[in-house]
Parts: sequence; C-alpha cells; structure tokens
Amino acid sequence: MHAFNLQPKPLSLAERLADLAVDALIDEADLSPKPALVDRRGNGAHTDLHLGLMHASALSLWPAFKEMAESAIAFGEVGVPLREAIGRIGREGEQTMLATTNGVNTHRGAIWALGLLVTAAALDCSNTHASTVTLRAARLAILDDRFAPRPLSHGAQVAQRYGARGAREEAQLGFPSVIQRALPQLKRSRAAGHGEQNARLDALLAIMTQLSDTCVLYRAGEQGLHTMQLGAQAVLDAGGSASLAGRRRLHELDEQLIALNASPGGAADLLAACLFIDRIASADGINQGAF
Ligand SMILES: CC(C)(COP(=O)(O)OP(=O)(O)OC[C@H]1O[C@@H](n2cnc3c(N)ncnc32)[C@H](O)[C@@H]1O)[C@@H](O)C(=O)NCCC(=O)NCCS
Ligand SMILES: Nc1ncnc2c1ncn2[C@@H]1O[C@H](COP(=O)(O)OP(=O)(O)OP(=O)(O)O)[C@@H](O)[C@H]1O
Repeated sequence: MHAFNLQPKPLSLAERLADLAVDALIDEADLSPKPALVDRRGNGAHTDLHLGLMHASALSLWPAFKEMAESAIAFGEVGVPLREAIGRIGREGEQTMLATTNGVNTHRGAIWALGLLVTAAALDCSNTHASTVTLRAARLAILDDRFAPRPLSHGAQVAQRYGARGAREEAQLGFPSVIQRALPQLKRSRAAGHGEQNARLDALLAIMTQLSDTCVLYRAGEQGLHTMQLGAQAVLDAGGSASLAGRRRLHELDEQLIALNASPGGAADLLAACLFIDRIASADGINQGAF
C-alpha cells in the first residue's frame, strides 16, 4: 500500500529568494509610522495607494523574482545576456504589477532594486555578504540593456531639472544608501535594544537623511527634499524613533511631508532592499534554509 507523502516539497533556491524579496516588500509596507508613506495607519501622501494594494502588488511580483533568480542560475555569471534577461523579466513584472493595481505604480523602484539583488544573490549563494551582493548587483546595473525603453520618467525629468541621481545610479554605485546608512543604523538601533520596528524606522530615516529621492523631488521639489533630509536627521539626533523626543519629531516630519505631498518612495524601496540584504547576509540562510 502506498502512503501519501505529506511532506511539503522543499523550495528551490530561486523560490526561497523570491519569498524573501516579497517578505521584504510586505515588511516595508507594514512598518509604521513611516513619514508620508503607505503604512498600517493610512495612505500617507498618496491618494491612489493603500496597504491592501501594496500587499497584492508585492505578492504579484513573486514569479518575476523567481524567474530572475532562475536566470541567474542558468547564465551563471554577470554579463549582458543575464542583464537583458532580467530587464525583460522586470518589465513583464511591471506589467503584472500594473494589472494587479489597475495601473497604479506601487513598486516600480522596488522591482528594479530587489530584482538586481535577488539576481546577484542567486549568482553565488555561498557568498551573500552585504557588500559582495550589492557589488554584484552594481556590476549588473551598469551593463546596458539594448531593449530597455527610455521613457521621460519622473526620475528622468528631475534628473534633467536638478541633476539628481536616481534609482539607476543608486544601484550602479552598489546601493550606498543601504551599505553606508541603512544597515549600520539597523544594527546600531538593534544593539541599543530599541526593538525591531524602531530599528527599521531608524534605518529608513538614515536613508532619508542623504537620498536624492526622485519621488520627493518630482512631487515637492528641492524644498520637499530638504524637509525630508533635515527632518529625518532631526529624528535621529533626538534619539531615534524609540525615544519620546524622536517620536515627536517623527510625527512632525510626517505632517510636514504630507503637507508638501512629498512621499519618500525611493527611500521606502531602499528600506525593502536593506531588509532583504539583512536577511540573506545574516542567516547564512540561503544554503541552510534557515530563514
Ligand atoms: C531604473 C528604473 C527604476 C527607472 O528609473 P527612473 O528614475 O527613470 O524611473 P521612475 O521615476 O519611474 O521610478 C524610479 C523609482 O525608483 C525609486 N527611487 C527614487 N529615487 C531613488 C533613489 N535616489 N534611489 C533609489 N531609488 C529611488 C522610486 O520608487 C521611484 O518611483 C527602472 O524602472 C528601469 O529602468 N527599468 C527598466 C527595466 C529593467 O531593466 N528592469 C530590470 C529589473 S532588475
Ligand atoms: N510604503 C510605500 N508607500 C508609498 N510608496 C512606496 C512605498 N514603498 C515603496 N514605494 C515606492 O514609491 C513609488 C511610488 O511613488 P509615486 O506615487 O510618487 O510614483 P510615481 O509613479 O512616480 O508618481 P505618481 O503616483 O504621481 O504617478 C513606487 O515606485 C514604490 O516603489
């Protein structure tokens, strides 16, 4: 007699990386109170986004992340063929996202950042140190994709107007906001016993202190960007989101940014990237299935 095998089939490496990328997006969306962003409390500065949409969008991207990781394993090295493969998958993922959200941009920047990082991690899962994975992602990001359209995106418009560096340059430089700001702050706040949610908020604020967030520049110009950067620094200087003084500054910043319609969507994407990197770098998890 044959017994049914009720053991779940172990997930492939590509499936586990896709799970981690989606988890990072959901953790970012759920984190509260984030200044002017969609979170558990509400829609921040957005009229067309809400938490349910962010979750549905994150889940819809799972097949794209899995396919990017599978491409990395198939091609086996950084090069134009892999760059063009993930460019195509990323664009298809964007279409799936837009079909899921009825045309609203929920995760465009996140597909780019996490797509590159998932691909970079899958290329060599025996070495998933933060700086190694981000460097590999940067080597992919600087390669030209012949098939990428060059629309006059919001990012391209503010690059022309203010000379700002956007999502593309952040990746090409190896995600300095993640490596130099978010991860060190996440670790410092955890070590200080501030609790995981406050540590993640502090990591987001650390990104916001320096980033030229093209979402903010497009929506609120340089005044919006300065308000974001100085306000985020003020929260950290006051003791961070775990302190009463920092918490007050955080709520002030939330109100100021909403009044300016300045949503730091790029910083939010980079927080998701930070949470993904933190997971794969700390657990030795890709090989062990420890996450
Ligand atoms: C590079 C991308 C993000 C386009 O950037 P661009 O600035 O032109 O576009 P757009 O203004 O529409 O969106 C950029 C998004 O990035 C995020 N962002 C904004 N500022 C920043 C910043 N300084 N750093 C990082 N992310 C940022 C925001 O979420 C924003 O919505 C990307 O969509 C792209 O070119 N895709 C082509 C398809 C492709 O190659 N995909 C590869 C998948 S791995
Ligand atoms: N929690 C979040 N709340 C809001 N935006 C987020 C959040 N997480 C990530 N983002 C990012 O912010 C971007 C959305 O910002 P925005 O609405 O300004 O986009 P846009 O398409 O440039 O502008 P518009 O909505 O005016 O057309 C997305 O690319 C998304 O990746």
